[in-house]
Amino acid sequence: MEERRVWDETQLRKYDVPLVYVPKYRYDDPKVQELISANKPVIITGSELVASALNWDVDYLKEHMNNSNCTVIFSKNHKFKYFDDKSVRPDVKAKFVPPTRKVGMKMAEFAKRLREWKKGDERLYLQQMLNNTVGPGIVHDFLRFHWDWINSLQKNMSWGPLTSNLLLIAMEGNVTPCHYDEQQNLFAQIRGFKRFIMFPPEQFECLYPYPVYHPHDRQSQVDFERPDYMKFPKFKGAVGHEAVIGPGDVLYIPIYWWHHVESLMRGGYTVSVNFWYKAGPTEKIEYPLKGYQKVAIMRNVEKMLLEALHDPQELGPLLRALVLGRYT
Ligand SMILES: O=C(O)C(=O)[C@H]1CC[C@@H](C(=O)O)C1
Ligand SMILES: [Zn+2]
Repeated sequence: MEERRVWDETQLRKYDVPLVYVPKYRYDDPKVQELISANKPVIITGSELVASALNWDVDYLKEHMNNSNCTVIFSKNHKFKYFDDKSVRPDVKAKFVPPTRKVGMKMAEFAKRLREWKKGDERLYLQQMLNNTVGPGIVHDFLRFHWDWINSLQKNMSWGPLTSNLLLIAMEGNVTPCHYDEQQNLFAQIRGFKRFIMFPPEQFECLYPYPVYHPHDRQSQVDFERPDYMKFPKFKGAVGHEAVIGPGDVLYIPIYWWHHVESLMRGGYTVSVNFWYKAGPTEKIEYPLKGYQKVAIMRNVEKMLLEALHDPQELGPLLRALVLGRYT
């Protein structure tokens, strides 16, 4: 049956990227397991995975997890580009200008700042792992997640252990720029609508990730709002897979798949919880290798060469000498 549209295209940001739609199936449709085992994205409806949390708004969370110290990211614009400058070399860190800043605060303070936010203020994005500091009400809701469904999925897909659940509370219009993660991800939407633009690992060449030693490792260098086609010409060839999810929907984000994420403009703040799983063991190696396996190999080659060469500036010339006129 035709579903009632509660959002419209004007709430989506416009990018110069052709899009195809991510398919949507009910959780008990065999197509869901078929697509997930093929590492393809799918919107899963009716799973009731986080039905016990559909009442998680900031007032309820303020009530039931106000002892938790939450990580809140502040940005001068709508983009919240992830960075990790803990493990980078001192010379790289010295040159790096963090695009956002992180502050620890209680849910009550976050709720207050959200309520009192006005145009021109820094935007906020709460991103906090659910841990044992949450109150009994949250634990009660968490225990009533539809664990037997997601545990059977984890088992059938031979995924590794659940590593964490990230609670995400974003202001309307917030954007997490395009990046990939090295874990399987079931992304559950609780409040508001989120739009994902995803790309398979095979499109690595179109998305130009930062070097692995950079604080923005795993993030695309391409600014989707103003793509530099001189520097990143292959971005013209990128084709995105679009998914818009709302309360009760779960999106499967396959390991190594790129994803750009945005909370719809004029849609109010959004609440989501993700489920990150370690990858399962690779059964039989089949050739030719899959895209994500080649990405993993390239990461290892970069790390090994950086270890051997010491100076990142030497990596390009060495790889050019290795490849040009010999493998091309
Ligand atoms: O679940 C993931 O893989 C993520 O990237 C989360 C971190 C930023 C989040 C967002 O929804 O904007 C999604
Ligand atoms: Zn991610």
